[in-house]
Amino acid sequence: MMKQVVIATKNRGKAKDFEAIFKPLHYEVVTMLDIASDMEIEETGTTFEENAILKAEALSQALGKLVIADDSGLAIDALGGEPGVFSARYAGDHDDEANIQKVLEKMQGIPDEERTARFVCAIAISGPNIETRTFLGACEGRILHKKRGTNGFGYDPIFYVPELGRTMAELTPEEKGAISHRGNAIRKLTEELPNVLK
Ligand SMILES: O=c1nc[nH]c2c1ncn2[C@H]1C[C@H](O)[C@@H](COP(=O)(O)OP(=O)(O)OP(=O)(O)O)O1
Ligand SMILES: [Mg+2]
Repeated sequence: MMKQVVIATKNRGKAKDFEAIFKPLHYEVVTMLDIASDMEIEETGTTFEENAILKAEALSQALGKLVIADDSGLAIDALGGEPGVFSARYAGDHDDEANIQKVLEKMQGIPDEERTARFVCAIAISGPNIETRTFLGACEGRILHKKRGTNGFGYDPIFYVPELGRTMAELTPEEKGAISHRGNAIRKLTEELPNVLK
């Protein structure tokens, strides 16, 4: 049987990102969409770390298993760090298209050199016999004036990665995982895993 990793998420786009990162490590990704779709975990924290811990601990306690959670979002310098922890709810409830349009509207007239932003990801790991730990990853980029690309999810079509000359939505899942906030946070977690699990 393939080893499984349980992720406390209901976001299909995130699940695909995790699959691109964990498949080469020979792990099958299982999410709340598969095993706990009725469970609602309120994200009441004020930081990505707090919300990641809330999600990891809630699902871990419900299942009695080791669980990883991801709380993430987009921080735009010209908007004082918005949408930040409110990224999923910026223009309402989990509507990627509406969220993108709200960002583009708020950034009308802001010149290219002031459109700097970063994706941030907090990964939390929690389990019956371990102390909960968090790992942060970030990815620097710029907000475009309109969408480019159809891969990925969320704000990917308006997030331009200067080093690659493409938006996140123009990358394959594997290319995204190699440079993304999520990939960077997971790499920190996997480096520390022997210490986390001891
Ligand atoms: O790689 C990414 N590419 C594009 N957009 C992204 C990314 N990573 C986070 N984001 C945006 C999408 C969502 O609007 C918010 C995450 O909110 P967040 O609460 O962590 O996730 P969620 O509610 O969609 O799923 P869940 O809480 O079940 O894991 O930031
Ligand atoms: Mg959420």
